[in-house]
Amino acid sequence: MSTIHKGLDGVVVDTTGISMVNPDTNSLTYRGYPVQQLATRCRFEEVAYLLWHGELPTPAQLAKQTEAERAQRELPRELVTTLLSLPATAHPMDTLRTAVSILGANDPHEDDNSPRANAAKALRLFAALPSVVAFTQRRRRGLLPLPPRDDLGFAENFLYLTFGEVPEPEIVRAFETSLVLYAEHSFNASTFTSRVVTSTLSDLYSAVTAAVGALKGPLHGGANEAVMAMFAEIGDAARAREWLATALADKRKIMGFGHRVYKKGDSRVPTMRQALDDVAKIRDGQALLDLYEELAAAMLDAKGLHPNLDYPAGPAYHLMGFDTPVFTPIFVAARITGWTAHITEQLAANSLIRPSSAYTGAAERALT
Ligand SMILES: CC(=O)SCCNC(=O)CCNC(=O)[C@H](O)C(C)(C)COP(=O)(O)OP(=O)(O)OC[C@H]1O[C@@H](n2cnc3c(N)ncnc32)[C@H](O)[C@@H]1OP(=O)(O)O
Ligand SMILES: O=C([O-])CC(=O)C(=O)O
Repeated sequence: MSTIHKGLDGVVVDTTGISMVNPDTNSLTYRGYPVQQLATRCRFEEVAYLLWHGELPTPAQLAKQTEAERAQRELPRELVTTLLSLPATAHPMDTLRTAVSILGANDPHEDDNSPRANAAKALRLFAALPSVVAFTQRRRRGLLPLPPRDDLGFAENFLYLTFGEVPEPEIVRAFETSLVLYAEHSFNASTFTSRVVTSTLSDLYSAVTAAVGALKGPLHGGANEAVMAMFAEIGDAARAREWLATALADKRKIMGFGHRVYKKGDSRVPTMRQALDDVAKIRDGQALLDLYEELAAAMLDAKGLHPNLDYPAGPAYHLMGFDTPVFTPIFVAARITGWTAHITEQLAANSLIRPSSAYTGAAERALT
């Protein structure tokens, strides 16, 4: 029987020029630039341009992209009508997945897979997704959606649309840092999903819809929500060790810990941990930080496992004021950049993705 690589663990399925995850040096680069430098020195819009085009934008290129993005922030009426027909209790990831589908169904160029048409679709989704996330957050609280503001950058507008005001600069910066860190991560499950769908020569919206579904799961992006649910269950730093011992004895997966590629710690965690600190300072977050530290120390002692990016991102979004079910949709609004860069890369050198399997079912037999 052939060697089985469960979960494709360690299998190299293709090349990519978009990002490199190096678990030995705990590093992550986007198009060659260390993500930590991008997170501290660049706006999220510049990082999006870099992922899509391979180089950071000149001021003129950025201005052109910014103008096109700001012009497409407003949700089309037919999309709002359909979203309002969903139950207000629907999970925001379901709302978001539906929104991507509807944007596709209303795009006359949906089936045009040329690089130019797909670049326009990527920008359209990039511009519209914050409005969808803010719509779901406000609807959960019985609030009407706000019109987007074209005088604000991507992160400021996202926060304004959600909360009705632009928060303190420290909050904006921490939020933007999370977007940069979440933007791209090589062949993770959702990106790979988008490449599988693209490999059949399906359309970009279908690939993104499938990727949203893959990201929703708690072993992937859904972990940022699960981390917050876990913190709520533990309640207090003093209970963390006892809670962990019971959870591990019950064979539970501890959310926000472990990673398929990083075994010595996630390259993005120190930067996001600093952002969480900055938010906690101005949003009364010391108790949450204490719980964060105590559980991380206990998990290292018990299993030798380190936190992944979802571990600091969850509490940071909580302290910023987002409801827990909106955390993974924020991840989508960031990862749309990486997904669409990968869809373009897949199409540029396409081969249908169709692995083989080893059959273990009943031996061949005849109907009697
Ligand atoms: C942005 C992101 O998507 S980052 C990932 C977010 N996901 C999570 O935080 C969910 C919790 N983590 C996990 O479930 C896993 O660590 C994964 C899915 C991320 C990676 O899984 P894999 O690479 O398949 O590692 P695998 O599951 O083989 O783990 C190896 C061992 O560590 C254990 N382990 C790994 N992560 C955890 C965890 N979070 N809690 C408890 N045990 C764990 C496994 O049970 C396994 O133990 P065993 O050898 O005794 O059976
Ligand atoms: O790479 C992975 O498997 C998961 C991850 O951290 C990401 O998608 O950001």
